[in-house]
Amino acid sequence: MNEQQKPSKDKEIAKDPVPFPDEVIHLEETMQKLDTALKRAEEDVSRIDTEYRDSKRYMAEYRGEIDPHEMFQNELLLRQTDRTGAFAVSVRDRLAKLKKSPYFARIDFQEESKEADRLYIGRFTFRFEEEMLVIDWRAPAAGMFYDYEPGPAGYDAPTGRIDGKLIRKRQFKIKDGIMEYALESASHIQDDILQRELSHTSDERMKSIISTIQKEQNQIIRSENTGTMIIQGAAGSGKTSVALHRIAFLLYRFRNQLNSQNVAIISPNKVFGDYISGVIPELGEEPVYELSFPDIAEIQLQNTLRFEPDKDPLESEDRAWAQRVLFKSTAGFVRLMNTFMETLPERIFSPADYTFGRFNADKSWIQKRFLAYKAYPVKQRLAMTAEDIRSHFESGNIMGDPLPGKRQILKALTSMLTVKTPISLYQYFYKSIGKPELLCLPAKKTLEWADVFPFLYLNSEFEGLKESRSTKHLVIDEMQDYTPIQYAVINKIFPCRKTILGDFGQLLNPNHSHTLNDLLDLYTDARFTELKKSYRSTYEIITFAKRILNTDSPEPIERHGDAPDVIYCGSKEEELREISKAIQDFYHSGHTSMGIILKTNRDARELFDMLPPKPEVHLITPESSCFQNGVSVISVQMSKGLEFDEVIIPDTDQSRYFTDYDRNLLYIACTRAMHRLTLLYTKELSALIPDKTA
Ligand SMILES: Nc1ncnc2c1ncn2[C@@H]1O[C@H](COP(=O)(O)OP(=O)(O)OP(=O)(O)O)[C@@H](O)[C@H]1O
Repeated sequence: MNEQQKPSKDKEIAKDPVPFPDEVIHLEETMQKLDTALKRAEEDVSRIDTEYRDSKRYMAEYRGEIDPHEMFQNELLLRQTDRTGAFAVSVRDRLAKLKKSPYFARIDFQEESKEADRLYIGRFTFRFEEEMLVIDWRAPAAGMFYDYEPGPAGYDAPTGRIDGKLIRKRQFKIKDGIMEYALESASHIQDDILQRELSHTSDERMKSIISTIQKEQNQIIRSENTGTMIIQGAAGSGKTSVALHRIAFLLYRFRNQLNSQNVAIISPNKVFGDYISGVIPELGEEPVYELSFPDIAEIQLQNTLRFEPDKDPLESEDRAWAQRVLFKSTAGFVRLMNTFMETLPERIFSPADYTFGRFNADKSWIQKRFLAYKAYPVKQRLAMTAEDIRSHFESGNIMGDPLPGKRQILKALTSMLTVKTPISLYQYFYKSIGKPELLCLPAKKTLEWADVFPFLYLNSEFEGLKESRSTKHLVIDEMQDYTPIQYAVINKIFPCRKTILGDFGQLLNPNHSHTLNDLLDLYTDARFTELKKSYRSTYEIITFAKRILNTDSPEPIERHGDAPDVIYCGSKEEELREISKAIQDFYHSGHTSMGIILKTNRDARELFDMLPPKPEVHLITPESSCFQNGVSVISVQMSKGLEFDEVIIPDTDQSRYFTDYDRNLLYIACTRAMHRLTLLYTKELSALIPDKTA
């Protein structure tokens, strides 16, 4: 970063980085206490470890001689020691992390008619010999740091609302136990610190933002009583960060009801999953379960059917396929399926009398029983009806005659179904709506990706779906990528609270036509919020990207950098030379990541194959599983959610980018850049790209 880009406050900070001698002393004292606490914690860990090993050795040596009761007691004890050990390790690890940076803020809060409290806020609580030295950023009182400037303030404590006055607000940057700077907060200071944080180079993993969470973000993170939340946020507005911090907050706030195993995140691909995987552990919580829509499909289909991976709509010329996908992507399609499913059980079950020896259940009685179980899927209703028939026969069996088994009855009832299998039912659905051509099975027992969730939805009424009982909170990122029918299935599998986030400005599938309103219609009770300020990119990059999308949003942050470069290359060879030169320059730039973003996965592979092989240059494909620093050659689709210090977008010609969807693609690609953006073209620049001079 050149000097011009640095926030002006930097120079001021450099002159007198820590103008408060009392804070230097306080930090020294805290560090000493942390040292002592860490030493004690290490001793605890090694003592428990020794106890555990000794007990294990004793049990192994005397296995034959110890009586079973004592053995059982020993095993219980061992398990208990194991748990205590794990706890001691987590305490030690937290203290070790705190030693690097014990806190990032101090607030002095005076409750009405009481003395002012001095609260230091950090990543975790640190209590030393009954003295509270650092409070967790998620503690109720810590919320005031994000929500208020000095003046009247308050917070909701477990005991009720506490009001008072915020007398002082200081912010610190402590690295490896050393205070780099300290600032007394006036309203503009927070922005300066935020700018310093945002000016940094990128990292392989997304990082926590606890020291600079903004007020509007904090309100989302800390909202406790909302059921489902939907967050529409502009590119770089911190949606993903906010969602992850919200999970950490909920795990802290509802510690007794919610643990990390109760939270799941649906992310678009494994690279993104890897990129965000560090945030929650960095905040001191166990990692949460990450899965994708294909993972969910596999769990639900359980090898009974296969499915083809989704095709890249930008690479396929298959119009009929595109029509099928489009049809199944609308909210109207869910309504169509709902109407079909309302009458489905009666339509496909045509009962006949069931007779076994002198026992008989007549068809109207069977029908009545079947209808009584309305809340259940057809197959389960049949099983329950079979049980009823069996009980009905048993009650009239005073002579003790042999009776049919439940399975035998169920077999007979199943033969009364006019449609026997889920796949034939799915075919029947398309026939019944008069559009059999909209179902295409690419191979035996194989679905197209666009059919997987409609099939599951229908099957929820026939065989039922496997509901996730352990998930109590589900996060869905990149909400705009999923169709209403996918949400309809998710609601059945995960009937829990949700945080759903994304940006409908980043819709990139030309065969999808659903809107934000369709999503809101599916969650009428949800709280909806918008994040409009963009934090990732410089003012110049965001202003440029907004002109591509023709929109007022996002609002850029006042962090300045170079204007984006739009470079004409006379030929493909020259473009390649330009890219190779940019890669060379990147190595000396001090930046850590560069994204070369192409329109499709195929384009990304082709360019990668043309570049001279270098260990620091990676190709990211839909099959990749991790994100690394260095140079990534990547498609727009795979770059979603990621960020790079520098971005190069080759091939920005009119022949490549000309539709409204291309507009979104360019917008997504541009907004991946934090500090520098370059667009290359070889013939005629895409008309979607603003004239640099305008
Ligand atoms: N309050 C903040 N303090 C510091 N950095 C922030 C803050 N909010 C967001 N950021 C940074 O801005 C960048 C974008 O954040 P994030 O990826 O969460 O945004 P997003 O809205 O999910 O983006 P997109 O939809 O474009 O992928 C990240 O580097 C994040 O650390």
